[in-house]
Amino acid sequence: MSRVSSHPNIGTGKSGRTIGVLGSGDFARSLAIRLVCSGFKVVVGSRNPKRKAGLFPSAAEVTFQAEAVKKTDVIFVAVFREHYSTLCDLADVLAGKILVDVSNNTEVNHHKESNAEYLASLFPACTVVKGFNVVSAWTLQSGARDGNKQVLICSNNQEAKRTVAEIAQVMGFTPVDMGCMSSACEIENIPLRLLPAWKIPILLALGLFLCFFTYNLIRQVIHPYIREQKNKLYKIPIEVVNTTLPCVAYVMLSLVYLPGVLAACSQLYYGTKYRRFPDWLDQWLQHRKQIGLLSFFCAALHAVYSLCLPMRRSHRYQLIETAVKQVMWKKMNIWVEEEVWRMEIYISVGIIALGLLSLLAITSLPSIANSLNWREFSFIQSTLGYIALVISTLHTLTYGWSRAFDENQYKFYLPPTYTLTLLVPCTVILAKVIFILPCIRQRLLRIRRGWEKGRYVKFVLPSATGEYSSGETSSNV
Ligand SMILES: Cc1cc2nc3c(=O)[nH]c(=O)nc-3n(C[C@H](O)[C@H](O)[C@H](O)COP(=O)(O)OP(=O)(O)OC[C@H]3O[C@@H](n4cnc5c(N)ncnc54)[C@H](O)[C@@H]3O)c2cc1C
Ligand SMILES: NC(=O)C1=CN([C@@H]2O[C@H](COP(=O)(O)OP(=O)(O)OC[C@H]3O[C@@H](n4cnc5c(N)ncnc54)[C@H](OP(=O)(O)O)[C@@H]3O)[C@@H](O)[C@H]2O)C=CC1
Ligand code: HEM
Ligand SMILES: [Cu+2]
Ligand SMILES: [Fe+3]
Repeated sequence: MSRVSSHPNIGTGKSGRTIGVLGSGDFARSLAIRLVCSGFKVVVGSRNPKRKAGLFPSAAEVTFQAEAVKKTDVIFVAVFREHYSTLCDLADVLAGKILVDVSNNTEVNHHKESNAEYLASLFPACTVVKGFNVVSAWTLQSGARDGNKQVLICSNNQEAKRTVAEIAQVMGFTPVDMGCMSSACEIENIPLRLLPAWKIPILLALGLFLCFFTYNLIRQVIHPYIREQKNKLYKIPIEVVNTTLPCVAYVMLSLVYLPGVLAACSQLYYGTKYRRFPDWLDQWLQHRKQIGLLSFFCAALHAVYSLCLPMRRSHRYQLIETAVKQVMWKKMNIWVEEEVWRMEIYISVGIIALGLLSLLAITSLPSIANSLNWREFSFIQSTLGYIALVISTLHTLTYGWSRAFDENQYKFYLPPTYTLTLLVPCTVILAKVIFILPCIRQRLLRIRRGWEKGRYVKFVLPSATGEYSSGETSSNV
């Protein structure tokens, strides 16, 4: 391999080690290539070495399983769990060696015990280490530059774990110690998880989307059909979606800041910060990032949809129709100053809100978040986030204007959609304004520094017996 010579670990001493690989599949091949590139000697054990040798780099030795195992102390078992039992013939030659279990499952908790624990039970004379299953064959081959850099490792034997961690490090990965063998199950489930932190926020977004979509469909499509027999189905792909998306974005944005308000209310009410929040509030606080990013996603789509509103054919027909009517009715001046200003303002304000949200989204990238200190991060996330919420509210209010008071806007007695979205955001903003009032603010700040209602912080001198008198008092300072 051409990269061998440029590898920094060549000649460090560790690299002279011989590593065994059982199996000759995709994973075994990528692993062998990576090991060779990192300066290790590699022996591959296959049931059919003659046929498989051509698939491996020439620096790797491909031989029979038993031959390969004899030449090394560390063996990667790149074979599926189902075939572990076929390796039992090798038990004698494997005795005393380190077996690295790299296997994955196809389903979460498919088997009672983890694959690694199963392997350990088949080879009681070996030391089993779980690891490398979280990197794909592809990542191995392209090196640690692309894809996941972390390799999670666990074992009951510290020595063996350290050996495997060192190998991972020389290969360019970051080993992460996950403790003893009982973690294997958890490690094996990691590659099977699908966006765990996103599940609830995505369901929330879909739920809101569905509710608002149905509401808008009734108002914009079903109402004209029932009342006037007019077919307005063409509105579904853009107009209905573009009334739904901004509502989802706006409500989700307020749901990012609502749990902070509830947390503060709870702290004020109980007069302490040492009381645990209920589980649902804890969960909610932890999902704010994902909820916020989904809100940003919907808002960005809304902006693009809004930009295409005037480029549609239906819009052009409507323009011409209005122009013709104008000519027929000999009406010259249709300019309404108020309408002009309303639109100029709500579009401009919408753009600013989206700009601020983009800033929040950018700072949530780990590399950027890491380059900010705590104060900078919380200024952008908390202060600018609230400003974005206020500006989005202005956008929605200037867009809605007096429509809420116009009888013609009520379809089947259903008010315009924007009025429904205002409730939560306005409550959040109002609560925040109250929390900024000096007296409340002082109290919150005190509570967050550890002050507790009804508990006096007394500094008690040691009594004559040499013990501190306890009781109702506590010292949290
Ligand atoms: C586009 C976008 C991207 C976002 N990206 C991120 C991101 O990368 N990371 C992120 O964290 N948020 C992110 N958010 C969510 C949000 O901006 C932040 O969580 C923000 O700091 C919330 O501000 P806050 O003032 O409401 O809450 P906070 O400043 O967190 O404080 C609110 C109250 O809750 C209490 N509190 C907060 N968390 C806890 C807790 N875990 N346990 C106990 N008490 C608690 C505080 O003491 C305080 O009383 C993002 C939002 C958007 C819209
Ligand atoms: N592919 C990937 O990206 C990843 C794979 N893994 C894990 O690595 C292991 C191997 O996966 P992968 O390389 O993709 O699978 P493959 O099917 O490509 O390779 C499996 C290899 O096992 C060997 N083997 C040994 N005994 C048997 C037997 N009795 N029956 C069939 N084959 C046997 C075969 O080699 P021979 O014929 O030479 O003996 C075969 O090449 C699995 O446990 C998998 O979960 C983990 C992370 C990622
Ligand atoms: C570049 C940025 C933006 C532009 C150009 C824009 C444009 C528009 C337009 C044209 C409308 C009217 C849609 C219609 O006629 O049906 C609208 C409505 C709305 N916008 Fe925006 N917007 C932007 C950003 C945002 C942001 C960031 C939010 C909130 C997070 C938001 C929330 C809303 C809401 C709630 C409505 C009312 C929807 C309704 O009930 O019909 N917008 N916006
Ligand atoms: Cu388990
Ligand atoms: Fe199975």
